[in-house]
Amino acid sequence: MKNNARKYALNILVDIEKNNAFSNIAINRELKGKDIPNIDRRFISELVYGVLENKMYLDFIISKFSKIKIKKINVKVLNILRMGLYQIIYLDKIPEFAAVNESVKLVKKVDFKATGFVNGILRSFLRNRNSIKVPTIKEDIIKHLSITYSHPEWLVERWLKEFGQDFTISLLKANNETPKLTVRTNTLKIKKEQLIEKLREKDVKVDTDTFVKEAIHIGNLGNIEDMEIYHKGFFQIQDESSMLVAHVLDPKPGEFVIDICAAPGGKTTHMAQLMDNDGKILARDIYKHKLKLINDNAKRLGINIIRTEVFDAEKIDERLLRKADKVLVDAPCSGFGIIRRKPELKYNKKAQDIKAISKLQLKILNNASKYVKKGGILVYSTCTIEKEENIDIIEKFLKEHKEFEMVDVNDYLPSAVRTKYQFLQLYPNIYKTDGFFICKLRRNNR
Ligand SMILES: C[S@@+](CC[C@H](N)C(=O)[O-])C[C@H]1O[C@@H](n2cnc3c(N)ncnc32)[C@H](O)[C@@H]1O
Repeated sequence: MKNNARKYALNILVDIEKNNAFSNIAINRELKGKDIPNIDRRFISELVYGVLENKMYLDFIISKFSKIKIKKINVKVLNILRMGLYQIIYLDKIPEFAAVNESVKLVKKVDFKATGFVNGILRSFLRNRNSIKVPTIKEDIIKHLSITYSHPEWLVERWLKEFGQDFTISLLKANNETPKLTVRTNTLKIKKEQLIEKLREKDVKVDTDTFVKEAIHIGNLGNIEDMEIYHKGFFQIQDESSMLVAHVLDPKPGEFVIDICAAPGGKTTHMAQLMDNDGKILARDIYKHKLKLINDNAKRLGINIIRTEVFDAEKIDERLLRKADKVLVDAPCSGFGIIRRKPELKYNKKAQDIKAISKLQLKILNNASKYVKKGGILVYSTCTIEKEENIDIIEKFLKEHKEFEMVDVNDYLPSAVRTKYQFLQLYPNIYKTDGFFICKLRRNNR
């Protein structure tokens, strides 16, 4: 069965590379509807994320043994090599000869004429692994960190300037760690203790050491589509950092809330839960197909106060001016706070992308602010650690909007994540959560 698993992993990696697909979407696309045992699903996930996390280091090794330049190697063959090396270097449970043999079997099926090439490189590595020398910190700190932790040089350089050496190293390491899987109890349908019991009945490992009260860390979930308790709407998968956003917005039953960038609806449905499914939420996104995800989630979770609508947040909707009690801008961003979950993000972006996206973020925030009524609340959040997309946006916004002021988020946060700042910036290396930014603003009564 495992060799099938390797073939699935290969298809997923090729999809990500060729089509710029997100890892989670590519995995779903490949595995959906297939009868694959959980143990193989875990192995596929381990291979896909392992290769993505360590891609630059693996390519550095391949480049030492290959006469063909990395860019010229067929993408399937390249990913077979990466998977083979990954198993040899990182997976103790796979004997080295098995990693080589299985890679050779796979390449025979996929590109027969490259068999000798793959066999040769993997065996050369086994013979000469001690000869591989990454530049040391003293020789070239940027190259050293870039290759060792597989992050592009521009990003390493940027973070070294922003955060200094020690913090950057711990951040790079944390970005290559496997994140916890966390679910939010849907308190509209079930109490946390009851959900824990139901998860345990299904042999799901449960860890209740969380800082958000409705959160539960879980292990070995398996295929969620097979779980009755998921279909019954007892929980939603969501990282704790993301759960903090709805708590900071603090919506109350009966209020009118607008969620400007809402899909797939993790925060929208959480807000509905905190509102006790009473009031109105207008959930917008620019992509129609993504709104279906919000509707499906809301239905499953037993929520009926959400209305979804396609709307481009770069435009202004005159009908909604000063109408909302609370507005959430969970802005599109570089995603550099969730590299643990989507390692492909670190390879797909450039410094100019951050500049471009920060312009969009400020525009969306400006537009969204117009919907907030007197005394109403505006929350801005992102899943990134880039200052340019976070506090810099808020500072620019507040300069132009004297009618808004910052509200201290600490009053809405669990003690574990309170800081001396009025806004919250989470980092994966500090809190073991996704990197997240949350800032709360209030329109004054003038
Ligand atoms: C960070 S995600 C939102 C995640 C969501 N709030 C949640 O918790 O599940 C940002 C969303 O903004 C949407 N988006 C991007 N550009 C937009 C625009 N101009 N107008 C409206 N939505 C946009 C994206 O499609 C994406 O779904």
